[in-house]
Order: sequence, then structure tokens, then C-alpha cells
Amino acid sequence: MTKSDAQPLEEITQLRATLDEANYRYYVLDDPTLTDADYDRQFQRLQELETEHPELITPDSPTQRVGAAPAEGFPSVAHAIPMLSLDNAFSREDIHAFAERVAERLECTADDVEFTCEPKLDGAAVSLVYEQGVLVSGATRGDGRTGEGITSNLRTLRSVPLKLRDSNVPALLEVRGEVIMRHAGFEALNERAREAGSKVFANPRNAAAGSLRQLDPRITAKRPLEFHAYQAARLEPDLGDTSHSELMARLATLGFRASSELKVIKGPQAVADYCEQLGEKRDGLGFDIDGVVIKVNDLRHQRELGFVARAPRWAVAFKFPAQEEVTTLNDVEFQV
Ligand SMILES: CC(C)(CNC(=O)c1ccc(Oc2ccccc2)cc1)c1ccc2c(N)nc(N)nc2n1
Repeated sequence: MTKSDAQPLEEITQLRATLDEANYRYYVLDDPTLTDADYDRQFQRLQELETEHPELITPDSPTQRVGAAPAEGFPSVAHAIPMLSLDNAFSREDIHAFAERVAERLECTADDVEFTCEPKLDGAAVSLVYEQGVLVSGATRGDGRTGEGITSNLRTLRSVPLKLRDSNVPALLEVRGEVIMRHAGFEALNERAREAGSKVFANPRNAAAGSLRQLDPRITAKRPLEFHAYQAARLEPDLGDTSHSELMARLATLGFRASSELKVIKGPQAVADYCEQLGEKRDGLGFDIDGVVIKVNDLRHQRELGFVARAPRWAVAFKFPAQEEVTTLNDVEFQV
């Protein structure tokens, strides 16, 4: 009798832990420990064991990411917390004006306000809900109040944890973020589409949104999509008064990729410098961004500042000029 016959659960548990840790190191730490071949070999071994012992299969096993039959259609999902939009800033002067408005309400000087700056990824915004550390729901942003339930599609993204990584998981966590497609994956997808005579996507944002809205999760599973978290919308029990940067660090320990470019910066001058520097790095990132999201870091200050209509008073998006998008249609180049 081989080892696995005697204790299949022990080997299954070990394989699941290894594969989950490999996802975390690859997608969150950018520090892979397993080669793709190693990952695939251990994944296939787990599939074999679960086929031999179906009673040991659990929904959060790495083998359960790709659901079966295509869905009829996507259910409508009401967001418990609305997914708000951001006011825009287009210049250093706009950044200074935003900081002055914040400082006036906080009764301090603009140079004393601590901000966070992070790239504004140009993808598809989604929301993920975890109960007792297990992914239970995923939805598109929709109109900010109601989105489409695409849980089975979001489960196929290896950068979306099926269960939270930490030993001390929150009872409830709702994470918001952007699903993106990197340029390399986008070009390869369109090349395959051209060869197959099927639909070519105009840009990575459309490709990401379109891939998330496939009725068949097996198609989504083949698309090069990544989830990047930018907000903990609900967290119970909460961390008490803390900051956006600390919340993002907490999300990383729970297994999410948060922006490696996130910086805590004091005062509008240094924020404007960050925006200028990121603008210079923009073409070399390998994925599309359309600006910088500047937030007041302290969550008590965020609550004090509140919102105007559908956008926070405590955050603004600094927008870069639209990039020249060249798309070809029947070998004729159009500037769009
Ligand atoms: C700041 C916020 C708008 C998220 N925040 C919210 O949506 C939000 C929503 C209800 C809130 O509180 C309420 C709770 C109940 C009712 C009303 C508001 C607070 C924040 C936002 C939007 C887009 C972002 C983006 N593309 N990239 C990054 N990096 N960050 C982003 N941040």
C-alpha cells in the first residue's frame, strides 16, 4: 500500500497548502518558489488524489477554481457598500487645490496631510466577499450600486484567493480591486483571436471586462487576468482606527496583491512629484494605468471628510493624458 493510500487526506492537505502558497508568492510577493512545471505536476497529483477520493474534495481546493457548465446568465448583485467613483485632477495646481480643500476641513496645513499614492490601474473593477475566510461572492462594479454576479469566473483567477491566507481570518471581508490584463497577455490573446478569425479586443481593459463576462468559466480560466486589490470595503471585526496603507498591508497578509507602487507621502508637492515620476514610468509598466489615485491615508480623516454625491472628498484621481491607441482593422491603422 503506498503512502497516499494510507493517508490521502494528509497528502491532499499538503498539496493544497503548497499550491496556495505558490500562488501567494507568485501573485502577491512577486517572488515565485515553484516553476510552472512544478506547479502543474503537483496540481495534477492533487487532481488524481481527489478523483480517487471525491469525498475529500472541498470548494476551496485549487482544483475547484474552474466551474463546470456555462451559466444561464449573470444574477444582479446589490453591493452592500456602494463602489464610488473619483473626482479627477489634471495638473499640479489641481493636486494643490485638492490638498488645500482637505486641509481646510481637517483644520491643518496641506503640508501636514499624509496621503497615499498608487497607480490607477485601467481594468475592470470588481468586488469579492469572504465569509469566515472563504470566497462566497464576486461581482462586477456595474453602476456602483448593483453589479453582475460573476463568482464562478472570478474563482478561476489564481490571484483571487479561494480562502484567506492568514491563520486569524476576519469573519467578514469585502475587497475591491481591479482585474487587469497585461500587454503581453493581451497581444497573445488577440494574436490567437486573429488566427482563429474570432473577436479581437480593442484594448486590455475591454479584454479584461469581456473575459470576466464570459458565461463559461472555462473560457475565463484561459484568459491572462490578474486581480489587484485597492480597498477593504468591509472588514469585521475591523482593525479600529487605522490607515489605508495599513489596510492594504493587511490585505497582502490575507493573500491579495496590492500595489507595489503604493507610497505614503506627505504634502501636495511630493504627491505631484510622485505623479510626475509615475507618468514617466507609465510606458514601461507592462500594463495600462490611467493615472494615480491620491487618498488621505488616515481613515478617521476619511470619515470626517466624507463624500460629495458619489465621490469621496478624501480621494482624487490624477489623470494622465489618454495614450495614443492604435488599432488595426483589416490592416488599416486607425488612430482612436
Ligand atoms: C476611493 C474609491 C472610490 C474606493 N472607495 C469606495 O468606493 C468607498 C465606497 C464607500 C465608502 O463608504 C460608504 C459606506 C456606505 C455608504 C456610502 C459610503 C467608502 C469608500 C476608489 C475608487 C477607484 C479606485 C481605483 N480605480 N484604484 C484605486 N487604487 N483606488 C480606488 N479607490
